[in-house]
Amino acid sequence: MAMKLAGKKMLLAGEWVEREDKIDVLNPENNEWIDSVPAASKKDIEKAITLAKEGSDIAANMSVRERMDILNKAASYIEEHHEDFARTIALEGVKTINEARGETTRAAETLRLSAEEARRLTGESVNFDQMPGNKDRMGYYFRFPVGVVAAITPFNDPLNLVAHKLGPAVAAGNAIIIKPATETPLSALKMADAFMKAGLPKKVLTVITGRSRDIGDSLIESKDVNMISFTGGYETGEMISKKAGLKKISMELGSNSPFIVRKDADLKLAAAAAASGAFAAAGQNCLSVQRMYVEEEVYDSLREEFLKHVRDVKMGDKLSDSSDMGPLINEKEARRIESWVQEAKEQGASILTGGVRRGAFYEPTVVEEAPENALLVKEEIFGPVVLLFKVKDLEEAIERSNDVNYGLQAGIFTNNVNSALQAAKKLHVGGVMINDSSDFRIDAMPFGGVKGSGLGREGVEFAIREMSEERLVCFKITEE
Ligand SMILES: NC(=O)C1=CN([C@@H]2O[C@H](COP(=O)(O)OP(=O)(O)OC[C@H]3O[C@@H](n4cnc5c(N)ncnc54)[C@H](O)[C@@H]3O)[C@@H](O)[C@H]2O)C=CC1
Ligand SMILES: O=C(O)[C@H](O)CS(=O)(=O)O
Repeated sequence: MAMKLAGKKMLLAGEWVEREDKIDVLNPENNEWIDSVPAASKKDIEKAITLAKEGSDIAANMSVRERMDILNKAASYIEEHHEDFARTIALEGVKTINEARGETTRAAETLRLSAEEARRLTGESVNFDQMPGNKDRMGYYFRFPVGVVAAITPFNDPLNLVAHKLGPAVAAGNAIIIKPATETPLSALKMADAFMKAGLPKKVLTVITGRSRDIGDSLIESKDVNMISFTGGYETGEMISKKAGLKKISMELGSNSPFIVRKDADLKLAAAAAASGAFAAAGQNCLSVQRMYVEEEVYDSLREEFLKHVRDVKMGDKLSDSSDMGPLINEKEARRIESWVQEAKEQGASILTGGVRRGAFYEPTVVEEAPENALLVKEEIFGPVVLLFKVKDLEEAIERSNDVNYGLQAGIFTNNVNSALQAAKKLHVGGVMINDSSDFRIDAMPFGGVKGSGLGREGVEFAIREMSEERLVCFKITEE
């Protein structure tokens, strides 16, 4: 019998409410029932938006010190209930308990960073007298909140990616409505609880659970929502940006990350970094290493070293301390990956290891020389599959790295500073990691992509900027 978690109610403008219509939350590993959450209706969304509008005035009038105190208290609550949060992430999502512990630690840190950044949310003075005829003017700008933020989050980091919306929204003085992924609502509800216990005024926060088809459009299209902060897949992001109309949007979408290994690189470090960057969260990570471009002189040695690491990855029970990798979010996704690998195989690719599915689990898989037009090469795999390619030089590696409609982060291993700088200049992505994999991130750094990987930047300081706007104040001084 599965353990029952709190989470049956959703948070509507600070009130915990139930609904008769429910959505079951299942453990992707075995389809066991974990809990159920309310399926919100269109009426619920409309009410949440109306109350959030009132909440936005309350939030904007909270002093910076009040915002900081609430964020720090919510962080402390998560730290005090660390294992409980980690178990929730691991049960409802795809992460192993060790990965879930790491995410919990990061989520608390993201909130503490938000508290710190709240005190730095300032403007600057403006020299009006730089233009002729403005000698008697002086002024400054400050930042004010956007109002009501609607945040839509994915299943793969069900706590920390909620923290990346909620922390900055509160720091900037906004009200926020969060719609977590339908598969993983429990972590977000637990975070909401942390904020209620920390004293966040009620109307400032809603965490609404429901089916996207019932509530998605009302949230996205509402004229009373001032900003949509979305993290998820490209197609959903594109659909949202078309429906949103004239409002701020920030989009953190998927990717298909390249990882370049030059002949002068430390191959042992490169192989270890690639394996860790490819199979975290079973590859369900927007930064996951997907395409490895390795110079021909070192290709065989790198491949051998990399395969050793891949074969060491222990796939299994998410709650076991000894598991390195869990399942896909559901069997349908595992079947999709299986079919993409099969398609590449039929077109001549070789499977060096893995390639086997058991229910929602898919073994860590390495595919060699997949054809350029295969789905595995062009699209985001979002699963535990890595592609290996031999290239003749850096130029070819960069050209092929850029040849997709994504550009979140890239990694390059080299001991030549010139190669590193060339890559930094020419890779068309939001972040270039030198002697690290594409999967490197700290929560304070600017984070986001180009092309189909998104619009705008997260990372606490940058998300706060996106969730606030400049207001200019100009004095015309008159002689007494
Ligand atoms: N750039 C980044 O920071 C990150 C990007 N991602 C991307 O997210 C994707 C995986 O997450 P998924 O949850 O499968 O993505 P998804 O796009 O299917 O869903 C994301 C969110 O959008 C909601 N949604 C779906 N259809 C909607 C609609 N019609 N109206 C309103 N909301 C709707 C979902 O319920 C969920 O809350 C991958 O592409 C991954 O790369 C994931 C994590 C971080
Ligand atoms: O988006 C992802 O898949 C993750 O956000 C990357 S990270 O924040 O866990 O590093």
